[in-house]
Amino acid sequence: NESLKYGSQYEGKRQDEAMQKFRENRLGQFIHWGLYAIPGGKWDGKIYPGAAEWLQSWADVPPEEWSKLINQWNPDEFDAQEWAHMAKEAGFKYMTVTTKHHEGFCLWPSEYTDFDVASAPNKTDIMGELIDAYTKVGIDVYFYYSILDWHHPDWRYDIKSEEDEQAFERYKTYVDNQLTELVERYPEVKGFWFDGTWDKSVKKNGKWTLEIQQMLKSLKPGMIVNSRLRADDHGSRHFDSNDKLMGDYESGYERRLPSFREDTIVTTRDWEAVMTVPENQWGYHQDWSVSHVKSTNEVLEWITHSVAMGGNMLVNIGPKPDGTIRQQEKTLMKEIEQWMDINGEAIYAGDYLGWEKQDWGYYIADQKTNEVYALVFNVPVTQKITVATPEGISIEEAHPLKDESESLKISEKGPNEVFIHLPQPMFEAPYVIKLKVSGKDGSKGTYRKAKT
Ligand SMILES: Cc1ccc([C@@H]2N[C@@H](C)[C@@H](O)[C@H]2O)cc1
Repeated sequence: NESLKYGSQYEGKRQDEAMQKFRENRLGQFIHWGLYAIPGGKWDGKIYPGAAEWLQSWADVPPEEWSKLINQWNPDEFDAQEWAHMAKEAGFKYMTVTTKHHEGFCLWPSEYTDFDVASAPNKTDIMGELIDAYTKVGIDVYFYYSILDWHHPDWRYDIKSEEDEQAFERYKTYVDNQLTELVERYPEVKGFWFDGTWDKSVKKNGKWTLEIQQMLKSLKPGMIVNSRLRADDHGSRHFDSNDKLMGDYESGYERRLPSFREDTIVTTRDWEAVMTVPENQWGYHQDWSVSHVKSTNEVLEWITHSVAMGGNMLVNIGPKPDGTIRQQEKTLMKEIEQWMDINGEAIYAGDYLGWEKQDWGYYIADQKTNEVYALVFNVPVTQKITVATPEGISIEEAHPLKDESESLKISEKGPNEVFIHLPQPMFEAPYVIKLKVSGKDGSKGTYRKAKT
């Protein structure tokens, strides 16, 4: 290991209360909102199938033309309490919202720019309304902030001249000021989700990325910062040149998940995946027929897969320009609510169990109670699921969360293997079974972490 000045600052999982809460939240809501919601994937009468929040890039719109969209920013139907209520009912424990996406438009009245809501026809302080409404219903709020900025004149993709150097110094001051402003205006914020940090200009400023992390933690002890912010002395990102994770949790899983076969290393760290409901739309796109749109059961599997590997999941919505939520997203949240009302106990504070992965679905161990759950997604034609337990561990009982008074039949399959008999050949939604497990010494937790 070489000594790094701007590499990882600590090893292992943070054990303070703020991080423990992040880890127990498990299920969060991602909100992508900005001027891009106004065109909603369509420019000059042409629909662009790419991610709607990148329309400025796909349609090659000059920044000064794109910026005129500010004159159409008028979400007169926006109701933060309604959004917060829907999120609460759906069972989201935290929420991450775009303060400023790559377009550079700020959804709060910033002292440091006129490209913000204060300069739009509708001057509502979106960040203020949202953090108040969500905090009031008990949902933790995190801020997404894009370092990449297509609007700001001092942003640079690379530093190749003295002029670039001076411009980027001004840009770094702009960002430092905005981040300080966000924490001072909204002190309930729990952490920052940085994006837009892949360009050479940022990779050459690893020291700055550490300073941002340190500044935020000094402004608010316990602040949580994602690995995507960070570059080290040599421009290595997320993981420093000694392969040590930077930031407080790994944020590399965007629209993809770690594999149970190849990536169990993630279970040794805190991490969070983020997902879109369409194949690739974060901001509002008016035409979702351009790609596959995940069903609620698909979304539930993404959530379960993350928690079963000891991670968090942010499920994204892209609100409409008028401030309302599209019907598909409202229906999705209602169906997530119906499933979480019955099965949420398997998700919240859920963690990696470490037993042999089975094709029928996932195991989740509760970090606090050590309860073990089997979440069935692929119902076997045999109508029995196999549970293979580590040496000396056995399954005493199996109760469906849908009705815990019901006991599922358990039969011997072989050494350290049992069948759990399912009550029916197919289900409408993932079927969750709570297992009563006993260890050879009977103590709790012995079975939690099989050596893998
Ligand atoms: C290539 C690429 C760059 C940026 C993104 C942004 N990260 C997601 C979390 C969204 O904000 C998307 O616009 C996605 C893909």
